[in-house]
Amino acid sequence: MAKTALERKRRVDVNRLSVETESQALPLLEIRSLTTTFPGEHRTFAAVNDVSLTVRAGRVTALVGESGSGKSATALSVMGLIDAPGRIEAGEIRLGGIDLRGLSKKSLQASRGREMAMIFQDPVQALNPVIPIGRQLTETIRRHRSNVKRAEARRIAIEQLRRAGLDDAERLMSAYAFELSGGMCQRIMIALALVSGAKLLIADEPTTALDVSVQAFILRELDRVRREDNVGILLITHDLGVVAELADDLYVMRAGRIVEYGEAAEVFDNPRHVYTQELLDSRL
Ligand SMILES: Nc1ncnc2c1ncn2[C@@H]1O[C@H](COP(=O)(O)OP(=O)(O)OP(=O)(O)O)[C@@H](O)[C@H]1O
Ligand code: NI
Repeated sequence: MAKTALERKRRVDVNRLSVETESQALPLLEIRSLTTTFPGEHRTFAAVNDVSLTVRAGRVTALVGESGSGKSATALSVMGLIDAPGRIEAGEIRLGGIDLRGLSKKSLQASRGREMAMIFQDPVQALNPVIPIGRQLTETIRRHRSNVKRAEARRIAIEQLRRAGLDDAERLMSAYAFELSGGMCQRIMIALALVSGAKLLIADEPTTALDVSVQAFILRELDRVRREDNVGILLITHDLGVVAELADDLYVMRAGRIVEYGEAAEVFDNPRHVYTQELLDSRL
């Protein structure tokens, strides 16, 4: 696994010589000293504690760490989806240079649709219960590409559902989320995120609870949008095989803090923090 990552790194180093990839390396998402708290029984508890993290365009940044370390809370903070009484207490979250914390609720919502999309651990959160699947897809496609006609958007939507392993795509277009299984909702959510045209994609355990062929599809698609659309991806995962395969950069989180970060290949080959070594050894 480490070898694959190392080979990737070499390829990336060679690419850096070209001007094109120079622009890919621009910081897309910059999190600085983010602290997000939830009220505890005795005192507030910092699920995210002074976290700084950068996601670059055209690169996959993996965030790993044991269960409860604050990975999802970090992602939800970026998306503006921390619900009260939880709150962002301090820090900056910049997307394309714009401070998301300074945006109104409305602007943040618009940005969530257009510039950043998230594949959730729990697909039920992502799909609108009162709008048919097909309309959610076609509206997302047309919001992103204004010159696409309705029929063309429908064609793209059906194709994307098929690619996500949903054979009965035509029928699914008129279905509602509650009529479908969790696994189907998960695949639809991924299709939705991939057609959104977002520059930042946050994928929180995108392949958990899916069968192997769909897992492979998702990883291929993440790799494709990274390469072809220059999308920056924040990938939260327990699967170190996936990290070795896909990640350019790697952050290791523990108890709300980043304990180690660097180029993925480097961290794999030379983990500095004892917790990272344990994580690599245990293949959590
Ligand atoms: N809405 C909430 N209210 C109270 N505590 C919360 C809430 N959401 C998360 N937490 C707490 O914050 C901490 C971090 O949770 P988080 O979901 O970010 O972990 P994680 O790293 O994503 O774990 P996993 O790998 O299991 O998904 C945990 O201790 C969790 O119990
Ligand atoms: Ni999580």
